[in-house]
Amino acid sequence: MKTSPFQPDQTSLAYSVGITLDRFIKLKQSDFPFASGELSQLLRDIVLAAKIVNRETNRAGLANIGGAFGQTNVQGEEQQKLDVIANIRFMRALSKGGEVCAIVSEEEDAVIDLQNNSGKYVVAIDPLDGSSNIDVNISIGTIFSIYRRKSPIGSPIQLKDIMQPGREQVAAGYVLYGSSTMLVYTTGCGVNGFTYENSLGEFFLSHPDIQAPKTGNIYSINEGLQLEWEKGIAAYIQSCKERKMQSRYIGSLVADFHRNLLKGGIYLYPATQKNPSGKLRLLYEANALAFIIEQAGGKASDGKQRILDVQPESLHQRTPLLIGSAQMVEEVEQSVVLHSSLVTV
Ligand SMILES: O=P(O)(O)OC[C@H]1O[C@](O)(COP(=O)(O)O)[C@@H](O)[C@@H]1O
Ligand SMILES: [Mg+2]
Ligand SMILES: [Mg+2]
Repeated sequence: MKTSPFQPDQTSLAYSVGITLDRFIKLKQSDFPFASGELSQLLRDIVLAAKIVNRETNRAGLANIGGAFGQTNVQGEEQQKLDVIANIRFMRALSKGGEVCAIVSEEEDAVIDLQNNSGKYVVAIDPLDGSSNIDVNISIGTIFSIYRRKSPIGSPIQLKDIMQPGREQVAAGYVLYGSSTMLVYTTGCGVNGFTYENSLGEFFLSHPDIQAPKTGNIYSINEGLQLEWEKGIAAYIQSCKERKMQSRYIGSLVADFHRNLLKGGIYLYPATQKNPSGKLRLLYEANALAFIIEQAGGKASDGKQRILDVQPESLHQRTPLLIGSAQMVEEVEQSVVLHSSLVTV
């Protein structure tokens, strides 16, 4: 669409490192002919809340916002103060924007119905991921999924608006509060990463068009649960060790996922005796990362099927998660199938 030799090509402009997130969102909006700008505004609302949570995270140790909040959430997990602060910040940003009709949050027992029948979008969010690492200054994150409602606009929300399989996502992303703060997201046209420039208060494109390496040398799993793994998982991890692969486990899903997305690798949180359906939550952890990894050429499975094809049945349902480089996920799926067939003989 070059009109003059001096006018930069929109596409290459969109992907030029250093472009601001806001400009990128504007340029990418043209990918969607019927775009009305509401999804773009919703992304901006999420980013605004993420900037505030980033500030709180950076000063957690100083401002007495580390430590437990003194309540447990619907999953029986002790809430950290920053879990609650992040949840409040995202709830406010999402309800103020006007584009959202309902929210599913890890920190809320039930669906938050914003009574905004003109809102087009449903958001599922893990406001603070990696809570066990908050007080020890290890990378943590935020994970979000965005769906377009199924029921007619103007009508009250219905269960079908919430219980959508991951393949229905229109956008998904995460924010990583680490040595630098990054936003990585997709709207179904590839995956892009932005780095936060604190002094300017802006996210800048730093990782255009992320492609997950087809295979890798890193496996991430909580080895402390080894005795609870099914045979297929145990055999696969044993084969990783025999191939002298590197074991890397931070204990913050977003951080482990991000490393493996860029370097190649696999993250596994399989079913265990304590969590027979796995630990991680389908609606606000697994679905978002599965959308991103598939958009980057990787894979995400529960061991038997594609995460994005799992039909949700409850808000906080858990799922086994095997996610990362395509060849590595295929390998562990084969190992799971092989060993489950061996057990039955
Ligand atoms: O301590 P474990 O059992 O290895 O679990 C760690 C996993 O649990 C989580 O902390 C769960 O997420 P939340 O912190 O959002 O509850 C993941 O980030 C992480 O990968
Ligand atoms: Mg989490
Ligand atoms: Mg969380």
